[in-house]
Amino acid sequence: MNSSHKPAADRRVSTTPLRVGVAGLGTVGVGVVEILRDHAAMIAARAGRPVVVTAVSARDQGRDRGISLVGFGWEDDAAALAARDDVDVVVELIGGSEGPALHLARATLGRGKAFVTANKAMIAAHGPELAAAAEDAGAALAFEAAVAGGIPILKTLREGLAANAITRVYGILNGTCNYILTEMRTTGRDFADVLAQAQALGYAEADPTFDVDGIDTAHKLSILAALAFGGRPDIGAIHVEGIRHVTIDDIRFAEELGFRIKLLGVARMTDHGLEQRVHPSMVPLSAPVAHVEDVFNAVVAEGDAVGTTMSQGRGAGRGPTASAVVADLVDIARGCVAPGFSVPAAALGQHPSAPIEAHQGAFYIRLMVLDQPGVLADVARAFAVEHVSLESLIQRGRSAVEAVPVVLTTHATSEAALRRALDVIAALPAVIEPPRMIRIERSL
Ligand SMILES: NC(=O)C1=CN([C@@H]2O[C@H](COP(=O)(O)OP(=O)(O)OC[C@H]3O[C@@H](n4cnc5c(N)ncnc54)[C@H](O)[C@@H]3O)[C@@H](O)[C@H]2O)C=CC1
Ligand SMILES: N[C@@H](CC=O)C(=O)O
Ligand code: NA
Repeated sequence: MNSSHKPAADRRVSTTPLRVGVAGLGTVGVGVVEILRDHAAMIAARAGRPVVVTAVSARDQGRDRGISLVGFGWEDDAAALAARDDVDVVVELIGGSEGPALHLARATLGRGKAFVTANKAMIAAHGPELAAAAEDAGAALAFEAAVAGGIPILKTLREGLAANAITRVYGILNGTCNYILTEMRTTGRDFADVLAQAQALGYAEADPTFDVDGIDTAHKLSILAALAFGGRPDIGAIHVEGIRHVTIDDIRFAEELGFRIKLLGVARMTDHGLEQRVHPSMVPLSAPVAHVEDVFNAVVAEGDAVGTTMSQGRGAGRGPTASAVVADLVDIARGCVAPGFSVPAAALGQHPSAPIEAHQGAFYIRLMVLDQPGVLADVARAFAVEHVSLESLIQRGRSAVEAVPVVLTTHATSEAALRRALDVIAALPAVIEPPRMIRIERSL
């Protein structure tokens, strides 16, 4: 009998623990310590050996975090965790693409020790370099928590979907933005108010502009695309727009038109190269992702053999994120760790990137106009010149002195043509605010 298929009675829990050093005791760090403490016996049984925290590093040793640090070694300098004899694996939960997090990653892998992180900013910027260092050292590099929090999406792509050529991967990848958009729609509360609540719940990044301006989603999309298409994460190749300009009016018009607004990250192989884009999207109410609300994330992966798969779960917050970190630790304790990016770092190529202007799709456009005679004719002419075909038009209110919204949707068209038309429309005297455009995603 193959030794990896022993009957349950033959399996033993080794007494040799996997000793963990945790750097950063904020939202996620405290969650990891709590899970390893509260589920110690269950995790030992699953991992085949105890997984125990032996040392920690944070900025302030005296701060009350609601957990006991008694029995843990303490380091003021996180990088010192890597050098400790009682640490086999370092978990980095500090954040930031450079600085102490990156220093710690290099120090840990340089010593041939395993490294686990939730830090998408760092993996997006330095993932291939760290993966190469891990391979050279024969050590594990794991970052499941970096994408879509508690959803095991990297494991799904790397292992469960290993048989498939992926054609498209997309999803709701930022819990803070999904929470904000959901709350704005369901309660009518304003953006700043809901963002403050998302911060209090531990969902937002240290700098929440990363969330609301789409950067965090772009970090995650670059990692997803790397696993799905075998390229290096390339933030510079991603077209990024956030949710700051989405108004309650847009959310209401979307509902009226049969859509819901979601911040999506989309990566797709096209004839022009790899298309990667992050922006608010009008999602048909018939699409499953339209109903992924609150802090939940969802990732849809389309494979040539399996077809469409969708994974959903909480994308941010203490428990969900710590769940993914601990899952990585269990894999390391078991000794089964695949390359972080599915393939060896040296095999990660660089795909040509498709410019956003090459995007083809339908659009929602909101104009704020003074209702003067001829304005709609001028708008229609600008679209006609660019062969942009209009699908619907809603005008609310009538006033020649106060702006009123005019909402249009188009049939599928080229983004380059649409942008040229909007440039002309923006210059019309009766159009008194920059036109707002939201892409409609029909094929979800
Ligand atoms: N909060 C969430 O829902 C999620 C967070 N992440 C990622 O997890 C990481 C940690 O995030 P959070 O726990 O939310 O952040 P946080 O801000 O709550 O915690 C970070 C902790 O690191 C400490 N720290 C700062 N500099 C340090 C240093 N030089 N040495 C040791 N500790 C230091 C801070 O004092 C703070 O307690 C980030 O990379 C974040 O992007 C990933 C997925 C979800
Ligand atoms: N700020 C992020 C945290 C998880 O990655 C989010 O809101 O999704
Ligand atoms: Na995940």
